Amino acid sequence: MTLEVALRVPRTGFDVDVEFQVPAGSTLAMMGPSGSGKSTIVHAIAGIQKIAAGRIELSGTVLADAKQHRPPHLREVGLLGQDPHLFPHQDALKNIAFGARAGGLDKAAAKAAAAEWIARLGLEEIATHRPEALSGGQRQRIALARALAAAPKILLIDEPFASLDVEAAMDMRALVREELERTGTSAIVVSHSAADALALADDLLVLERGRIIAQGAVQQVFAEPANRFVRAVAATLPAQHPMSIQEEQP
Ligand SMILES: Nc1ncnc2c1ncn2[C@@H]1O[C@H](COP(=O)(O)OP(=O)(O)OP(=O)(O)O)[C@@H](O)[C@H]1O
Repeated sequence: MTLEVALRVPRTGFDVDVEFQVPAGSTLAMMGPSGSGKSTIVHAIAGIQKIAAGRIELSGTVLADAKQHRPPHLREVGLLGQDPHLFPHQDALKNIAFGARAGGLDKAAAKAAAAEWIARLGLEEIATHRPEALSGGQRQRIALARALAAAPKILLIDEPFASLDVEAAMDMRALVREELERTGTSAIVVSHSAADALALADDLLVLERGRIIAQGAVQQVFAEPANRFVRAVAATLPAQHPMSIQEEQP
């Protein structure tokens, strides 16, 4: 289930030009200043952005190269963004069942799978509620279940915790980690938070103006910051964290 990415996408002022792999079952965190190309890469893997050159391959299947562009729904790639984009007129259970149907289950099996997800996430009380009646954290949980119910080979997670309060974000991070491990799903997590990278990812890739400027095991990248951006991100870790970098006292 390894994801192999080599791509070039022209943007205004520079090209996003990167090459990296996500080994089966592992999670890669992607960081970089605003506008450095993170969403461009995630969208290219999901199939909502065409690439000008390169090749994206998942478990030996070519998803895109300069000539082919496999449509998003045939890629077995899941996407979980900051906005959960749940279907507003469907209740929580039906939203999850939609994911299971997309993953190939028939109607009855999808309904049963959705009920299982609801039970596992402890959301029985809100199973028949529509998204408008749910909290931000509950919506994110339903969106996670809907994405994973489709059994994607890789889940692309784009800043899903940014709109949650600190406690809800912490709970959601723990749940994402648990469910990725349980289902053996690979993932890419785009985040501005060092805490997300350390909690969720094995490896970290740092971008600047479309290029990779640092890449390696998360702890290693933070321990030897390649530039001011990485140093600043590492400095956001709580002081008691073993990877924390403290400002030198004058
Ligand atoms: N459709 C487009 N055509 C050309 N350039 C674009 C397009 N969309 C975005 N860009 C530019 O491409 C660059 C990369 O944008 P991208 O959204 O991938 O960055 P990002 O790292 O995800 O940023 P953020 O953290 O703010 O979401 C930016 O300079 C942006 O202005």
